[in-house]
Amino acid sequence: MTAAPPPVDRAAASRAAVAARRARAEVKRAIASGERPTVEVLDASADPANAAEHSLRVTNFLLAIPHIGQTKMTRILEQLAISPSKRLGGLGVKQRERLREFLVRRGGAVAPAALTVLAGPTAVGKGTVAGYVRDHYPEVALAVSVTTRAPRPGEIEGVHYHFVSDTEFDRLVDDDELLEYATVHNSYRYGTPRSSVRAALERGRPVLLEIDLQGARQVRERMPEARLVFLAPPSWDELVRRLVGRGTESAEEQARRLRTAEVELAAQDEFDELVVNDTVPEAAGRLVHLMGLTKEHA
Ligand SMILES: Nc1ncnc2c1ncn2[C@@H]1O[C@H](COP(=O)(O)OP(=O)(O)OP(=O)(O)O)[C@@H](O)[C@H]1O
Ligand SMILES: Nc1nc2c(ncn2[C@@H]2O[C@H](COP(=O)(O)O)[C@@H](O)[C@H]2O)c(=O)[nH]1
Repeated sequence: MTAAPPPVDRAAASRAAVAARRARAEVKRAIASGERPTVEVLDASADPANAAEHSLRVTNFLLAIPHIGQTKMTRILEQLAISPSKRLGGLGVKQRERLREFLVRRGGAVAPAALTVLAGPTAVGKGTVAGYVRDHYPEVALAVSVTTRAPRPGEIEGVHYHFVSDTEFDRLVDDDELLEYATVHNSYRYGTPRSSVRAALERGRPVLLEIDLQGARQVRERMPEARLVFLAPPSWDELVRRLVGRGTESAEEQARRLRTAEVELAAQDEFDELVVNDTVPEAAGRLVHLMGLTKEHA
């Protein structure tokens, strides 16, 4: 004879759900007001007397932290070897310690990243923000890409790009001299020379790559320790304004790029961090902060 299932204590379940919602809201509220309460919430959750924290699902806890979406949350839990079904109160000692270390790394001084990739949709301002970093944060080594497109007025060989022929680009690919490369916007080829990235890293300089989404994915595969930062527009309308306002593409090309931008925006969950490009100095400040540099963002 099968044993009857234990009776469901609906009142207790409902109390736990309310407590979990409260704890999740508290994590969100505190982060929004500039506090860093995640470690405190985790520590409090070890004591069953703190019912809200104790019963909070680890998934909901992570999702309450800005810029952690479903994909990233799943990856974090895999890395920390924590089952998504766990509640904070039910974590083992080692799991709690691993989660604590993760929160400290993320919430306090950001751990320095040797290699950071900045990507995002067309016309969001990647080039502008990267240029601001080059001009205001000389400690950052901004990798100079190779490209098969011709220089625009004002662009300097070796500063903005290395301008190369198709034949030379083929040779770089054949000799495996590029860390990543892609044909961008269906037109020209762009790539990051391995040697310059390696040389800067060996000198201990934090390296920034400003590249497209295809390149960012290749870097993630080849150097999983790289930090991927997605630059997002404040709104879709503003993205369109920037693309049209730049005036460097035909109406047809603008429409094509906007179709690609929709796909690129949907990929932001693949990234470790998100920076909204509201103003250039602020976005650049947040970016270098995420690179673990000492200059605090505004
Ligand atoms: N924070 C900002 N506020 C207003 N305008 C901006 C901002 N950032 C960049 N822009 C403007 O938006 C336009 C697009 O910027 P930029 O060329 O840097 O974009 P991008 O992401 O590098 O584009 P693409 O991928 O197409 O090369 C430019 O005219 C630039 O001056
Ligand atoms: N995959 C790579 N993409 C790159 C690289 N360098 C630049 N880019 C991207 O190309 C477009 C167009 O740049 P533009 O200067 O011609 O306007 C832009 O999205 C850049 O991010 C690279 O080395 N690899």
